[in-house]
Amino acid sequence: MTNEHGGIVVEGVARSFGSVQAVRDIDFEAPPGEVTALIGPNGSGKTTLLLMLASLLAPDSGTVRVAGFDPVTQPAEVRTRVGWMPDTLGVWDSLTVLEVLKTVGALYGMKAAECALRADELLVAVNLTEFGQQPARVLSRGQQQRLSLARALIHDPEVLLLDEPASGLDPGSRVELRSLLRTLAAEGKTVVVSSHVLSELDEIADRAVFVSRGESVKSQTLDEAGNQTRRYYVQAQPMAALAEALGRYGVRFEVRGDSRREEFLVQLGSTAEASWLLRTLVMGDVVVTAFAPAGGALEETYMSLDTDRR
Ligand SMILES: Nc1ncnc2c1ncn2[C@@H]1O[C@H](COP(=O)(O)OP(=O)(O)OP(=O)(O)O)[C@@H](O)[C@H]1O
Repeated sequence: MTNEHGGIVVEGVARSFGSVQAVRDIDFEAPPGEVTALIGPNGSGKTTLLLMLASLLAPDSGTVRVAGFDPVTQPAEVRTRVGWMPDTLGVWDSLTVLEVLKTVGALYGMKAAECALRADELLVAVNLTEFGQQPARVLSRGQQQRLSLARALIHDPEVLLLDEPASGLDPGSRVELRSLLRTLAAEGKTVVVSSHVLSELDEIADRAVFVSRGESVKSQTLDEAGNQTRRYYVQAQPMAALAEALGRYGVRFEVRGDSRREEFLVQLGSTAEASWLLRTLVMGDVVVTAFAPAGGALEETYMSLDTDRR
């Protein structure tokens, strides 16, 4: 992949803080028009990488291109094109929600009228219209996250870097965030979302880069993740009939749960294999009451990697 048309390309990046090697060796690509998830356990270097992408921290070595520009030598070009949502929002105590957006817009060189219009649009997009005149400091954690997202979008950046954007959001706001990020990607923007909460990412992301101990250990598209070997749980009534049928078809299974809620876990190579097994069980008169992936596709990859969970 080239970066002539934007997006992000990172090769062999490293960054230490004194004796702590926060990022040792990361390769990372995020193409325009897609949502790329940056996944890794606490302390694996996600925020450090995002800070380097946002031109807020210089790498010790390696190369970074954001929208075709080098954050080290061309920070101004990068900053005008990047929207940055940190994992916690620092707010100016005295400013209202609208003033926060207008002030940030002005810092990006936007005209007052353009800023006001855009701020109003964004408050609608993040569902904060009724808080426009409230001091930003009184917002709840989830509302602050939404303001932080609006702030990142004020100058209509082509690249969005979001550090744990769903943290603190209620389920409704998470669904709205998902839909907003999909819309932004569909507009051709490059969206990077860092997270260690994997449950939502399956539906938000197009691809994922997994990091562990400061190194990129795997990169895969959601299609690849969905087609890999996965565990499915199966329940039937009675379970003995299911055990007998699985034995007959030569499908190995593991028993999970207790006698009140017992389920069998089977390892299946693809969604085609899963639909074959379900069809075969039902056609064989097994009363299947539950049949579903045991975890999300990305979660399966995450659990299969030899990552440290510190
Ligand atoms: N300014 C700093 N000074 C010293 N050590 C740092 C600094 N910033 C980060 N680190 C260390 O670098 C490592 C990576 O931190 P980073 O914040 O990038 O991880 P992360 O993947 O974003 O974690 P989390 O999921 O908990 O947010 C950690 O061990 C952290 O303690």
